[in-house]
Amino acid sequence: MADSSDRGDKPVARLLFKPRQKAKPVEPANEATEDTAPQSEQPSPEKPPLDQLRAFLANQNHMFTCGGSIPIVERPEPTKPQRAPTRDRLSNRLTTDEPRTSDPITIRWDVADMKGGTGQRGNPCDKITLPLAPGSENDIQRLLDGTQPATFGRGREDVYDETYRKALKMDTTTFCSTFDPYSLGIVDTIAQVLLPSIVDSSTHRSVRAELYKLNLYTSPSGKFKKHVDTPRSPSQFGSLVVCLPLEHEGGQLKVRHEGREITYDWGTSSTKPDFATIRWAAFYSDCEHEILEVTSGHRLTLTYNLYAMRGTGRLTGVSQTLDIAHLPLYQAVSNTLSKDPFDGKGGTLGFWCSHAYAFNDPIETPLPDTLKGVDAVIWEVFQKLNLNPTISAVIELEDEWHWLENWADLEPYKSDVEAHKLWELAVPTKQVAGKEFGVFIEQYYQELPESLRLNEIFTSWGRYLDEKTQWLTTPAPKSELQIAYAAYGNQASAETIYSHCAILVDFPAKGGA
Ligand SMILES: O=C(O)CCC(=O)C(=O)O
Ligand SMILES: [Fe+2]
Repeated sequence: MADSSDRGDKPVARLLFKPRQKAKPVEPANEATEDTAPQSEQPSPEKPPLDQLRAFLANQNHMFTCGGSIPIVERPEPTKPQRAPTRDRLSNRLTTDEPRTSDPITIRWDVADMKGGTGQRGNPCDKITLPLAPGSENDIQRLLDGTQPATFGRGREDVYDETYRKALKMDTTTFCSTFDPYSLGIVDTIAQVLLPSIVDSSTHRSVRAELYKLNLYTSPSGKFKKHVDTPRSPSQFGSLVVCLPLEHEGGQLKVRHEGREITYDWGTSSTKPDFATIRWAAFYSDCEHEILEVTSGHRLTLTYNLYAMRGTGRLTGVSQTLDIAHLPLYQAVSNTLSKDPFDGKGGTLGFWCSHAYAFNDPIETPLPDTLKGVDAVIWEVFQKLNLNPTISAVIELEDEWHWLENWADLEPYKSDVEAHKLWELAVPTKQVAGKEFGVFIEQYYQELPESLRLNEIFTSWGRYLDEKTQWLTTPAPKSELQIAYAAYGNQASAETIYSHCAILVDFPAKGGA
């Protein structure tokens, strides 16, 4: 649950980075410097179109969360057949003209200790139905008795720390409920908003929702401070939270992405006309979120992990409605590229993804299926323009990580030739793009000079992005472990972790340039 930004610093902390102003101990021919040096500093004629595209991208506002509510309606006569479905004349699909409502929700759970007589009539499980019938509010105590303190992930451990998360939980092995996010249309809505299906795309994706936990945040001070959700597998792209009707105040869920924040305030009381309502929110699980303190009552939620799947999954009404060619972003990209921002010399165009992506499995390759928001759109735009985009984890070396800072550092190397060679073999650029996803683990041997060894690691993991690379966006501030290498044979363990990544398009140089 909690992020794990402290991971991975050690193995990559002593990277060789050659500061650019010190990068030329050997005088090369003049023309070679002319080609590359001015590009990053001075305005050049090819920059304005790319700058326009950068500004356009900076203003893209894509959904990172969606939510809704569904009234709970008790059917007066459970045996009475539902109103007969009618046939929609246009779509010829079965439909009802009633708004979507839910039956009351029953939760059943295992009763651990029978001695106290908590189970109903000696049964090994107990149940409640929400909303609670008037006068039966104290029944919630039985549910509380069936819960356990909720832990969360810190670093690589599950910890219980009430100052960070104060909540009670049930695992799916000990409870079940009649709530079904599919039949209520919630999964359809999430698919359309967070993983839209795109006309002509080779990526037909749908959503699978898997029940994860029952959570109870109770007053005083039930809360969960800001965190991102740990992905259970690389295909997990989001989380769904469903709040069932119990009286409470506070406990607002706040979801954030790139400076934007959406608040879901589900506080309610049984005197409100809309008390009998299910409220839900879904969000990309790399988006930071938190639950503010519950100031009275009990906030009861069911949480689901959301996975991207190929095909139509269990969606009821899959329709590929989004035509990329009609989006303004498509027009902006295609206009810019028609002017050849590389002026015939070729280069790489890079888009730092706006979201983080999970990886931990060398076999399962979840991308591009799990691309989120603007990342999915830019990928489809590049595809539509036949630009053959690739998605890579990209390491961005930070300036303070340099090791070979001064030419004088090479003093110990006996000959000038040896020193020059070493200098050239130091990391030539700040960015290395991985060939594929997955944590790359290398044993680190001491026999070779560190520069050679790290170069070997980088080049077997990926490729250096040269300084002609033009970035359309800036990288997200937080980046995570991409490569681990273990000193002295200690194997670093690889777990599911986030990776910031980029979508890259290579433009070959035009003939003779
Ligand atoms: O119960 C909720 O509102 C969400 C809980 C949450 O963020 C989590 O379990 O990771
Ligand atoms: Fe969470």
